[in-house]
Amino acid sequence: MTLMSKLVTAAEMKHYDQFTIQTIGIPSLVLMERASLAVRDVILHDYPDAQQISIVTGSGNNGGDGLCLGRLLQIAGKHVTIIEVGNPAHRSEEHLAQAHICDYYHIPQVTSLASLATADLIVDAIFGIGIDREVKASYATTIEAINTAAAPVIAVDVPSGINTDTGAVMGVAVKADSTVTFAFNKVGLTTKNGQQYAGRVIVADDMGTYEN
Ligand SMILES: NC(=O)C1=CN([C@@H]2O[C@H](COP(=O)(O)OP(=O)(O)OC[C@H]3O[C@@H](n4cnc5c(N)ncnc54)[C@H](O)[C@@H]3O)[C@@H](O)[C@H]2O)[C@@H](O)CC1
Ligand SMILES: [K+]
Repeated sequence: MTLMSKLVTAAEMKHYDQFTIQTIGIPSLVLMERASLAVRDVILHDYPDAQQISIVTGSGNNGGDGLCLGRLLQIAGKHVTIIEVGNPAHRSEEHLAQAHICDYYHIPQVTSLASLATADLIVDAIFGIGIDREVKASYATTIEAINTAAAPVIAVDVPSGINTDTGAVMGVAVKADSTVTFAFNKVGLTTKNGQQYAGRVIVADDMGTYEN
């Protein structure tokens, strides 16, 4: 039995997530909660004065992390706006669960990018390790709006638009001040280009995933 502690690719991280969920038996939503708690802690520590926080979410589990984080930050007394830019028809199961919880907490979930201009802090939760093609159309416009906004940006897991394995920009990518990545650092974030887009990288929530 080996304690895994290394750089991983997207495929390896997905494998470990599946192993943790299916073999160890830790539910996916528990992993999501732990990941989001880690991002919340970094935000409360690094940006204690940020009151207006805009969280930009895609339709997958990276967006689910963003929604979960929105709830945690609202409970911590922050004014949170969720900007949903993903395709509603493609929302993951966990994303849908988190959106339902956000409804209960009356957290605004909008599609307008307007709040980016008045935000004290922007959270990028559009794409994580699931990005699999060039960023185009409204996603590209959204990422450009994040990059031109005045507020600092914290990326969830991987800056959206950065290839997890190579650090290459897949069309356009979020330029983050910090990136909180989960369990293991990702190969792409250690490349010169990846470092420039990720900013300070914090590796959080190492579950101590074991494999025989
Ligand atoms: N249980 C889990 O699987 C966990 C996942 N976590 C989070 O989930 C992320 C991975 O989630 P997913 O596998 O759902 O993937 P992502 O949420 O990274 O993205 C997948 C979605 O984006 C779409 N997409 C990919 N590239 C696109 C492009 N260029 N333009 C438009 N749409 C595009 C896909 O079709 C899919 O709908 C991780 O990075 C991490 O943030 C964490 O919550 C920890 C637990
Ligand atoms: K992201």
